[in-house]
Amino acid sequence: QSVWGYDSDNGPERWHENYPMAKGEKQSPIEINSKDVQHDSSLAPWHASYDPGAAKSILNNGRTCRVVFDDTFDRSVLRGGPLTGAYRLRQLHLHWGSSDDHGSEHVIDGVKYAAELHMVHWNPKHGNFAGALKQPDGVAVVGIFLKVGKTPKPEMKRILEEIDNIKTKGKEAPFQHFDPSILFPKSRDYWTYHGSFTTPPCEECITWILLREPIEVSSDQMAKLRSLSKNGENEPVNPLVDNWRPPQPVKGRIVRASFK
Ligand SMILES: COc1ccc(N2C[C@H](O)c3cc(S(N)(=O)=O)sc3S2(=O)=O)cc1
Ligand SMILES: [Zn+2]
Repeated sequence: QSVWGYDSDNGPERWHENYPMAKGEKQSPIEINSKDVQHDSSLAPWHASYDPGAAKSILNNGRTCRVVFDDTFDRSVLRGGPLTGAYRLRQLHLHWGSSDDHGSEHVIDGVKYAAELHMVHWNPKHGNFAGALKQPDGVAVVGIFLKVGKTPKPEMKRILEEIDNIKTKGKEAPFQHFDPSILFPKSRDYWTYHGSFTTPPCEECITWILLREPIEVSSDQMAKLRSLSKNGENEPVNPLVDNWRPPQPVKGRIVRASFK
């Protein structure tokens, strides 16, 4: 029984065989069409207050590059926007393509970005992360689109500088004194809708907060991300690229916008 992944034999079209939620009614990602979006003037602004000291390490798990944070207390939290209460930052990771013209999971008016960064938070009112997974308001993910451009955002450098230390699956390196809010674009405008993890087990416990303004990265920075490998050390090289799930059926869900 092959573990899930993004290849033809274990990719998104087959996840439902072991993870039935993958065929659920509220799956992510989705395609967002501005014409179907509803502006909601009651949507509050969102606020992140992150403690740089909460950053712990960066790792390659063979499916993405992930930075993990100490979430044992309300140390780095996200509040406001569509959320009630403070959600604890647990980890951030990325999805990217094999070339600059695709790689994001959510697609905006037909536009696929080169990559999509996810900041994963969970609601401590449900006791622990495992408990939060079972609740519709258990998890909140902030999604930031990465666009290839001429004036790359210097703040991405810190993550990309670590890539050389986590080239292969299972590699982990210390990653401290890092405040991920430096990655946010200028605008706080966002779309929000209710969905799921974009990977197995695909639980439908996520309030998605997708930032409208992409951040810029250089083509070289994207190449750096693509230099990661799915394979472990001393195994045949298998480039870690195209670790994105395609858009799923919207099934009548409403996507709200904080902006007109
Ligand atoms: C047992 O259930 C679990 C549920 C989730 C997880 N995680 C790993 C997942 O790959 C995953 C995918 C996320 S995404 N692309 O933002 O929708 S967030 C996230 S996770 O770090 O929470 C672990 C166990
Ligand atoms: Zn993700």
